[in-house]
Amino acid sequence: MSGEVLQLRGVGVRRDQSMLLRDVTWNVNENERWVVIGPNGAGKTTLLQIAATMLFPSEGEAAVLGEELGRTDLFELRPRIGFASSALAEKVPPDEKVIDLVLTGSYAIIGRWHEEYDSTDVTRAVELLDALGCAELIRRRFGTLSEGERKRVQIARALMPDPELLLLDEPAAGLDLGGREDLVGRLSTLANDPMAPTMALVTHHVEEVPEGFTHAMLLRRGSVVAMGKVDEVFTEEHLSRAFGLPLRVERQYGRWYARAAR
Ligand SMILES: Nc1ncnc2c1ncn2[C@@H]1O[C@H](COP(=O)(O)OP(=O)(O)OP(=O)(O)O)[C@@H](O)[C@H]1O
Repeated sequence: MSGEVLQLRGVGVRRDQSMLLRDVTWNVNENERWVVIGPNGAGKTTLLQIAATMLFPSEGEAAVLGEELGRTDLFELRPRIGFASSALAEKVPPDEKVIDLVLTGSYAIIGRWHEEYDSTDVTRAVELLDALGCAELIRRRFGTLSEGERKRVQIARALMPDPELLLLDEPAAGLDLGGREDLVGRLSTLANDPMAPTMALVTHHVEEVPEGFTHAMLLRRGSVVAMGKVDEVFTEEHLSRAFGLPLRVERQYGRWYARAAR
């Protein structure tokens, strides 16, 4: 695989008369931790869906883990990718047990079918839930969990197949301050773990970018505003352009903060 985890070349996505993404060229290499950031409707989820092989580009070419989309068996490729998103969470039946939801992450499927899991799988699922601070939820039903608990269980599930690529779409959305800080801290631990997979995380807020993330892409109206090392991308000029208003941006203790300039 030569270290290239994602390769998008001139990717565009067209729906009806509009372009959701236009001419996106993006290379993600092994062990990089990317954040994709931009305002509502910028195309972030659309981009992540391509990386998750859930959506094919209308223009350009995309390769995920060295496999060209459209020329590969997705059922073999998908278990190599961990993906957590609210759209995926909406597909989970409310009575699905937390342990089953994490276990079925091994096959990138929702709902137990006839697959067999051994005690090693169960141990791994428990360890992942524990690492995300929610081992006590193992016997609960997904529909009874709080938003913060759901987010953490989904990340445990996404990690279950020991993926080569971990994709997180707005993991901190809907969390209260404590929940956000807890999750951002856990994601930071993961980002700083050399054994952790290559990661791409989508968010609207620079405050939600965990310490340890190395690269960033700024999107606005389907186009890339800036892309590269996080320190070079998170400038006031780039972020103001991406969000369409003048911003003041600061960095403290490895985290970023933005507010409107007055
Ligand atoms: N099937 C579709 N047909 C037409 N437009 C669509 C379709 N799906 C998404 N869009 C539009 O594409 C744009 C990009 O959507 P996307 O969800 O990728 O943006 P986003 O940056 O993730 O937004 P948000 O931050 O609000 O979640 C939005 O304007 C959305 O309304």
